[in-house]
Amino acid sequence: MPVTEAAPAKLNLALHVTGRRADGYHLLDSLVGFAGVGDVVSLDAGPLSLRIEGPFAAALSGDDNLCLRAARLAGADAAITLTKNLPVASGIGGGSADAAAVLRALARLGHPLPARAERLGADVPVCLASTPARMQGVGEILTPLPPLPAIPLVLANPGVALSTPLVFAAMDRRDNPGLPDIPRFAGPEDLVEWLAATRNDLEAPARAIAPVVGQVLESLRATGAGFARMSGSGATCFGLYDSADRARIAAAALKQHGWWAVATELAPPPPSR
Ligand SMILES: C[C@](O)(CO)[C@H](O)COP(=O)(O)OP(=O)(O)OC[C@H]1O[C@@H](n2ccc(N)nc2=O)[C@H](O)[C@@H]1O
Ligand SMILES: Nc1ncnc2c1ncn2[C@@H]1O[C@H](COP(=O)(O)OP(=O)(O)OP(=O)(O)O)[C@@H](O)[C@H]1O
Repeated sequence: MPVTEAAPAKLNLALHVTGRRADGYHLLDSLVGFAGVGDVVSLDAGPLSLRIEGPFAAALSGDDNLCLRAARLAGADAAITLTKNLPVASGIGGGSADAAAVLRALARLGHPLPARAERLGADVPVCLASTPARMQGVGEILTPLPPLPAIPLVLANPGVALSTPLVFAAMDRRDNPGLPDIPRFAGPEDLVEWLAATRNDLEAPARAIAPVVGQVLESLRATGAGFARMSGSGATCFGLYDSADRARIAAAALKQHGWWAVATELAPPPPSR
C-alpha cells in the first residue's frame, strides 16, 4: 500500500451489433484497443471509501461508483482515490476501466479476481487486461490480439453525455454481419484499410440523438485525421493521424470548439506495468 493502477480509455475501433438476446442485451463483435490516456486509481489501507479528484470529478458522486462496486464484489476494503481524467458516459469505458483497475490493484494486494466481473459492466472483462482484443457475445467472449500499431490519435468529446441503453434502443437494425477476420496489422496503413471496411453500428443512432457527434467527426477529418469514428455508444470520437505533431495541433484546434480533446497514441502498454 498504496497501490496505483492506470485505467486506460477503451476504444471500440470497430463495433458491429449482430443480434439481441432475449434479455435485451445486444450481441457485439468489436475490435477493442486502448489509448495512452485514462483515469488513475490508487488504493491505500483503510475501510472502504472513495475520494474522487481530477478534471471530471464533479460529474460523479454517490455510493454507486463502479470503483466501490468493484471492491464490494471482490469483498475487499480499501481507501480508493480515483483521478477522473476521462469524460463520464462517453463511450470510452471510463467506469468499466476504473472498476477493472480497482480489481487489478486488489489482485496485486492478494484478493483474487471475483467471478463474473462482467456484472459490473459489459466492458469490464476487456478492461481487466487492457490489451487489444476481439470482443464478442455481450462483451464476455474475448480473443486476445497481438499489439496494434502505435498510431498517433486524438480523442474528442463534445460534452454531451450519451446513455448507452438509449443509443442501443435507437438502432434501426440489430442483425448486422460480424467483423471480417482480424489479421496481424503490420503497420498503420493496414489497420486503417481494415477499419475502412468495418463500422460502428452505434454511430448513426448516437448521431440521431446528438448531431454534434457528426461535427466532431468532421472536425477530426478536417484537421488531418486519415480515419475517424465514434467509440462505443459515444459521444467520444477518435481520429488517427500520421504524426504526433499533427495530432497535437488537431487536439488544440478541437478544443477551440469548447470540446474535450486530447492527443495520445493507440495501444501503448499501461504505464504501471
Ligand atoms: C457499447 C459498449 O461500450 C461497447 O464496448 C459496451 O457494450 C457497453 O458497456 P457498458 O457501458 O459497460 O455497459 P453496461 O453498463 O453493462 O450496460 C449498459 C446498458 O447498455 C445496454 N447494453 C450493454 C451491453 C450490451 N452488450 N448490450 C446492451 O444492450 C443495456 O441496455 C445495458 O443496460
Ligand atoms: N468510476 C466511474 N466512472 C465513470 N462513470 C461511472 C463511474 N462509476 C459509476 N459511473 C456511472 O456509469 C455510467 C457510465 O459511465 P462510463 O463513463 O463508464 O460510460 P461509457 O464511457 O459510455 O462506457 P462504455 O464505453 O463502457 O459504454 C455513468 O452514467 C456514471 O454515472
